[in-house]
Amino acid sequence: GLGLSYKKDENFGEWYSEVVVSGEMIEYYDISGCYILRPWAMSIWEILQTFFDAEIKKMKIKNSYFPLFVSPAVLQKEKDHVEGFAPEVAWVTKSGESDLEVPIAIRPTSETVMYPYFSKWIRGHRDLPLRLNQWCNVVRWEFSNPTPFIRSREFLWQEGHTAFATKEEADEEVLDILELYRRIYEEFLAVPVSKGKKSELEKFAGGLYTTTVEAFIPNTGRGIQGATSHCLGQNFAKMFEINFENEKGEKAMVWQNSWAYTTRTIGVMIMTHGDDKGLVLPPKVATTQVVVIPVPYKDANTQGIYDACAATVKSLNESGIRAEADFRDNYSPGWKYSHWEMKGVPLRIEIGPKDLANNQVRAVRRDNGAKTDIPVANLVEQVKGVLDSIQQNLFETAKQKREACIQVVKTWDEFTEALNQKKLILAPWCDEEDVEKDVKTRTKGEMGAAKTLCSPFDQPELPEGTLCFASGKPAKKWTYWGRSY
Ligand SMILES: O=C1CCCN[C@@H]1CCCn1cnc2cc(F)c(F)cc2c1=O
Ligand SMILES: [Mg+2]
Repeated sequence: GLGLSYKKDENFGEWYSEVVVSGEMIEYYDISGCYILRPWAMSIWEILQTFFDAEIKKMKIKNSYFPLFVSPAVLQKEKDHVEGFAPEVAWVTKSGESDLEVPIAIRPTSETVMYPYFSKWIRGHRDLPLRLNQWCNVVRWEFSNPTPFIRSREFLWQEGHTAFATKEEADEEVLDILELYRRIYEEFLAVPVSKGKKSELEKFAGGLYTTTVEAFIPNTGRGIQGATSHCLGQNFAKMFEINFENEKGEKAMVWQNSWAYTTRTIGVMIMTHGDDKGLVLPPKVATTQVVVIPVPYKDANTQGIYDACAATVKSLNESGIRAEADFRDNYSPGWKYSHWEMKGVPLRIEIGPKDLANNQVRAVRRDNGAKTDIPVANLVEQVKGVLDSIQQNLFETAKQKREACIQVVKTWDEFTEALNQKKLILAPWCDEEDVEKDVKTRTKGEMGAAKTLCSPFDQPELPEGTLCFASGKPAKKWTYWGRSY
């Protein structure tokens, strides 16, 4: 088919909307903010799910499934965390022709669904830790501009909900899960992220503290929350009376966490690696890692070429590489090259008469276009090597791009200048909430206000006497600021 009509560096928004469709990941749907996830996207979700599910099972976390529907009384139980979100809650009000007695909410998240049962199931310290996860969809009827994968009214996620006897256990799990989220981004999606803590203003209001992995999109100069791991403290335990009899026979409230990553991960990967020829998939998450294309020439041993393609696919698949051949005879090799480049397949193998005669294949990398001739004899390990090198190159390139966007600022003028230059800003901050609110007010505009993204765990040196860029008060910590999704 034809190439993209928008260029990534010229019309990022249009480029993104087009590439997710041309790459056959998304089909637009007749209800705004809802998207069809086609197999090319779903298989990426499944690869991430397979990794994460195995990892949480090693941590003795068990999968469960709770109902989609939430009764209003229960949803509104946790006042301060829901009131801000009320406009996003979708409600079922009818069945058939008749109105429901009481409208029923569709889960936007499952704290209020689960925690009445946590209260029922947790009696003594032997019932702890209780650690559940569910893979499901959630609905949030947002009105800000919907974007496939990044912001949709329904999305897939996993949500973990755990309860412990002590804060120490909860604190430890928060970071264990955050490390898994870092691995999802950096080891699978080849997307660099910063681990850090959300400010009091940006954290989950119902919790004690929120940790996050923050990504950054250079093209728009916007930060994006990649995944989140909250310590809820005992707030929900108090509300839902989740108590237990500790070893001293005293009644104590549990300490809880909740954590999630979503299909947003796929959008961040596309935005990071995609180019003007289409998607670019990191091999670790590529549905098809190698596509093998026959290049017959007149009648020169066409069957031999086809057999060589089939044999190549077979030996790659037998070694655990996801390979497939494109034997369709109604498309030219050239058409197939563009098609599989659009779909972001990391490595293409071409086999023509010359390759056949020399007992080799021609490998072409999607990330940098490099072509190498590989002798059939050591096909598998050379292909494995190239795929690893593509994975590494995508990550390093993204890391360098992101680092080039980071601007350290010390004053307000430097801050606003960096913001206008679409930078990811690292600034010393007094850690006072009204200063953070003031920055939001002062930077309001049609591009959206600047906000804190996170305070990185990996804090640079903060010299004595360093002042907050916004208030001039003594700075307490380095914090990432920027516009965000
Ligand atoms: O972010 C997570 C991890 C997984 C479990 N939930 C937490 C906090 C979710 C925060 N949140 C986020 N969005 C919401 C939208 C709503 F419409 C609503 F009623 C409630 C919420 C809401 O509580
Ligand atoms: Mg939201």
